[in-house]
Amino acid sequence: MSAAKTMSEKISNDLFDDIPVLKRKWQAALKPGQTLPRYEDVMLGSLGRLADHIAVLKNDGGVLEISRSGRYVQHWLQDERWDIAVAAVSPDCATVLTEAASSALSSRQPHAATAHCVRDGMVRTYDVLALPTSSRWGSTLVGTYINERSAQYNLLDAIFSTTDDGVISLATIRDSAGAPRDFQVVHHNRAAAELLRLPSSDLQWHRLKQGGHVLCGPDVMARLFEVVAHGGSDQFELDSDDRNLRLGVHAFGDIVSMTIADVTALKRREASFRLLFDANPMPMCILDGKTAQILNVNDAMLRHYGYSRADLLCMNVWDLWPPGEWGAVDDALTRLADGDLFHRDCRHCKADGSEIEVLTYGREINYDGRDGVLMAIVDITERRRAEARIAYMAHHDGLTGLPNREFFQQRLAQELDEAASGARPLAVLCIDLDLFKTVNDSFGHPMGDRLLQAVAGRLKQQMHGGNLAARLGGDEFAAIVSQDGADESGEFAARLISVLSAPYDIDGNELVIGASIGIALSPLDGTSCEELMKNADMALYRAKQHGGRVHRFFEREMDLQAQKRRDMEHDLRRAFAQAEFELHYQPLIDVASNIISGFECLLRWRHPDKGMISPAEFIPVAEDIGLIVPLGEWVLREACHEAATWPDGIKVAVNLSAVQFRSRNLVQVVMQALAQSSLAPERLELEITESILLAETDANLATLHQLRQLGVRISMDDFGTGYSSLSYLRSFPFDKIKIDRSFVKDLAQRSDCLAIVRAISGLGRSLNIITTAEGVETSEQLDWLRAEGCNQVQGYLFSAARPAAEIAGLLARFGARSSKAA
Ligand SMILES: Nc1nc2c(ncn2[C@@H]2O[C@@H]3COP(=O)(O)O[C@H]4[C@@H](O)[C@H](n5cnc6c(=O)[nH]c(N)nc65)O[C@@H]4COP(=O)(O)O[C@H]3[C@H]2O)c(=O)[nH]1
Repeated sequence: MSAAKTMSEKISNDLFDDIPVLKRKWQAALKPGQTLPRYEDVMLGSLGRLADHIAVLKNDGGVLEISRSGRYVQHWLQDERWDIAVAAVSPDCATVLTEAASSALSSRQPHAATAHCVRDGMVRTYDVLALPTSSRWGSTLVGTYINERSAQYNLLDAIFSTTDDGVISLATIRDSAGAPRDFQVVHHNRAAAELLRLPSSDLQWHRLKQGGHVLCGPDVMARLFEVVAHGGSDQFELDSDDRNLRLGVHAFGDIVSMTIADVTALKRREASFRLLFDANPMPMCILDGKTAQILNVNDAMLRHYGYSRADLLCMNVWDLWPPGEWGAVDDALTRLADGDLFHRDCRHCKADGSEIEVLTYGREINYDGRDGVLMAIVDITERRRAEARIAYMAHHDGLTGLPNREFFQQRLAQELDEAASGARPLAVLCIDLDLFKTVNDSFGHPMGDRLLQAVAGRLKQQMHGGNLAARLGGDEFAAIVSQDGADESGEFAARLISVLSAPYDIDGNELVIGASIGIALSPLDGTSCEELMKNADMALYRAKQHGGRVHRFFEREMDLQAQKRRDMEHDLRRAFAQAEFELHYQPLIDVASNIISGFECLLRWRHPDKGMISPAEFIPVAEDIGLIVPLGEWVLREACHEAATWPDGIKVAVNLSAVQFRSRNLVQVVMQALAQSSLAPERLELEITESILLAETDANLATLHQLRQLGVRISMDDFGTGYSSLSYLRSFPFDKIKIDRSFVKDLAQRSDCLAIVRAISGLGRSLNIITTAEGVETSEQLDWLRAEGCNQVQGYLFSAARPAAEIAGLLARFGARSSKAA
């Protein structure tokens, strides 16, 4: 029979011996109708040796007291006192007694339990049985049986034998001179034999130098001798076969205690970490968790920062920070100390002094047995630059580098917010270049672009303080300027116009343009971005209407005009749909023969409420909204149709707008009108103004030539009022020049007007072009014009424009007048 079997049998016998006996006794003492047996019936009488193992616990109003205890129990309690609270004995015993008693009391049944206590370094196990009883004195008594089981464990032995770390005790063996020469294994545990790969018998009582294991090597022996010689401890590692063993030794006189741990897995983890760290292309370093001292760096960090390893290992991570970041050092240090594993965006300095922007990621690690932080660094300098470039591009105009419309509006909104809280008053300037389109058309887009860049440069130079200039698109610019009233803004705008209107030297070409500016003041003219921009734009429109190179302030009345204009746009569309337009005809008189040679067709709008509206008022609006194209087609068809009913030889002159040229189907429209009316092409005169030759010159000239090829005649209207009327005569062979009525008006009073009329008539004669004078109102003007050799006249002297129905009468009446005049 084995020792183990004998032991287990003893345990079960003990259990069966006492506990069932007590339980039976308790059961037998329980009388029918009672919930608990009486104390005397259970505990008094035949208990014998069991009485030594029983403590009687009195439950008095919830407080548990030991009212008596047997000798065995007293030994267990290490306390011989009676009538003391359970809480007063040692805590391990008190816990056992309290739990057993309360379970028994609440169940009103015997309660068996097991308890473990440490006595003399041994773990001892006790059987506990609590028997609840009633007492004749009223309180409840619990007889609690305690007995130790035979099985017990030596705690140290248990730990010693079950740990995975090897433990060996060595006795020093000295030579005759007293010098240590070897060590004898006096004690070892199971793990030691396993780690040294020896049977236990080959270790116990053996001397180390007998060999057969890694401890007999000269290095180990030397360290052991050292420890014995000087006392104290040592720790070192051994590589054995495929394993790494970590040895800890401590000398107590001639006895050396040695621990052996297998750190192979740890070493492998460390090796992979090193590989990941050393060979990582991302710059990395390890910092001391408390001081931020750099403890290790990888090659990528050396390459990236340009420092030597030795330099970096003498540095603290804060030494990488440029002076501008030092303010954040304290904060970062605190956060590092608080275990804040930083993930931050900061700047670092390289060895050459250049700064980089980095993202650092920190993670706590144990490094060489101390708290460390592994810091990985991502250089985001390029990314930040790219982001900044994209942000810049999103907010700036690519051609001029000025802020764009979006940025301008954001900034204006921001300034207005600040202004609302009492900051500076603002002026918004809308700036439009005069004649830019001409330069662009004449010199080409590349030159136009250069000119815009030069304009932007001048604008920038004029912006001081918080003032801002932006390019809104095309040749439209805008500025936000602080202002101390209209006068100051007006002076600023006038200065801008003068600066922008000074000649530009672009690639050796001297270019002259002008600028018009509309101004809206905040808060007077608006407090929102949209309102100010809209009002400044209206003021700009007014400046343009005044011929450019001027600035205009927004006035409330402009808003009314804008409203009026919007109404007119709406009204015009409606009028066209409802055929409210009609044509009137004004005779053109041949000066030599004094007879009507033709009629100029003039458009009229008979408004149902407002009466007759002048074309001077609605044609520019119709042009702006594009309505002039279908309206002009209608005029052409209608005029040709009407003229076809007139006597042969009587011509009809029709005005054409530049917008009709832009529509590109003008030639077809004219051909159709002629074809549908069967009017001979030479009886149709098309009057154009210089604006047609100003814009898209080549295309418009081509159209003019095509029209001329149809046989149609082309007249230059309002001659002398434009900038380069003479040069247009060179670009196209006009059939007729119409002298603007402004020259005719003051013919008798102003010698310059006479000189101009004379020059134009002379020009016409020498170029063989008919000259027609407009706006002849008096016979005196007629005499002058005749004297200057003008071929044709038109004006109220003869007739205003009249409806088609009156043409026959006009022809007849003019004949009478003609004979009267003669
Ligand atoms: N003070 C004064 N004025 C005189 C006299 N004789 C004629 N007029 C006016 O002078 C304008 C002559 O037309 P315009 O220079 O082509 O100027 C025209 C022309 O540019 C434009 N227009 C008229 N009808 C059309 C059209 O069908 N198409 C286009 N595109 N423009 C048109 O509207 C302008 C104004 O036309 P209206 O108001 O009809 O004004 C006409 C005519 O009524 C006079 O002795 N004294």
